[in-house]
Amino acid sequence: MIDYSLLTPLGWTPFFQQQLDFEQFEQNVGARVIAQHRSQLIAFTGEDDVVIPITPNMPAIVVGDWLLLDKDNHYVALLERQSSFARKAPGSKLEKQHIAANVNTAFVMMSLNNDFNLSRLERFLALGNEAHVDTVVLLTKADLVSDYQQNLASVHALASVEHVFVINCLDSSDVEQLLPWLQPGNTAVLLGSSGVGKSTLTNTLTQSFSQKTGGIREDDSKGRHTTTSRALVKLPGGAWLLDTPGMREIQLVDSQEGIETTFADIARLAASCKFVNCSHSNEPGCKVQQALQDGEIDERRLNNYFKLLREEQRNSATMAQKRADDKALGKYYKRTQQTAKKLKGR
Ligand SMILES: Nc1nc2c(ncn2[C@@H]2O[C@H](COP(=O)(O)OP(=O)(O)OP(=O)(O)O)[C@@H](O)[C@H]2O)c(=O)[nH]1
Ligand SMILES: [Zn+2]
Repeated sequence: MIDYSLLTPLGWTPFFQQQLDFEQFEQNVGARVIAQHRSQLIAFTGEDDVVIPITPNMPAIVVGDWLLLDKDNHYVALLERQSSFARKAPGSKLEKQHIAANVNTAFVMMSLNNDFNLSRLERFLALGNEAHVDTVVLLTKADLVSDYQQNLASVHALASVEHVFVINCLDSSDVEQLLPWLQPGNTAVLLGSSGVGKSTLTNTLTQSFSQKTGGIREDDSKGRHTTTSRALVKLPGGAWLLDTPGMREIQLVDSQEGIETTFADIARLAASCKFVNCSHSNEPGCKVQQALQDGEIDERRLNNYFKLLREEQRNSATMAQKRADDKALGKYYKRTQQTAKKLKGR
């Protein structure tokens, strides 16, 4: 039976509750996926860690997902996600890869020193907006720079950025400003490129809390034991921090909505151009070019908007093509097999 007192601290909400019918409510238990390995998942019921072998008939499940289990802790169903992070699979693979589910807040991190780069920040914001999570910008390493006012102002000037904090990741009183987003049951993720301070902030947030607690042993294919730590870490205040390496290398895919939200100011202008199919380069009546000339929008930001849209379209198109190719290839094999059978039957 679903036990709210166990699940609410893990992030269970009416959104998940309403997906159950009476029988499921009575007969199943809920569990949240806290770690994901090649051949098995680890889910937490609020009382126990449960090892769930991954079988071919299960849908793709990621860290943060909610599962229903039967009384023997066997997998029954995956619940619909409230939010979901996806990216283009790294390397040359043409696949969309889900990374994490049911996150409430993304802390988008950027350091104030030489690595400060608004276009990179916009890319991570688009990812967060696409996933339908609250985004909070953290400008880190404030202690290493003498004057950050201009950089801070340039972040405040970005449309769609609501919350910005300037922090030293090593300073717990700075980090305390984030507590409103770290309430019990809330799930947060740290986004940002290498070196911005994700591990440092994680350590400050967890203080003496060891990430290794609850390490799970998994047999690898060679029969060796590999100890892996949780990807979903409970913070002392009761929030959950998702720690997955997949959040570092980001290529956008199927993210048009996230990009439009991040660049809402430009998207709004673009929608009011004279021609519906305006490319916003040199058409008459282009509101985007007009705003650029009037100094209402920034050239860097406009170029980045176009760049991210192009990247998103390219990735989505190649993936759609691959899906179509795979389907066609599948049909071809099926036809060949059928022909072979017929010939055999003669
Ligand atoms: N002075 C200062 N140093 C910081 C701050 N944040 C991070 N650092 C330092 O910057 C270096 C990189 O920080 P990490 O926390 O490892 O960065 P990361 O984002 O986890 O990097 P990856 O693991 O590569 O993704 C470390 O030496 C940290 O001590 C900060 O706010 N102030
Ligand atoms: Zn236009």
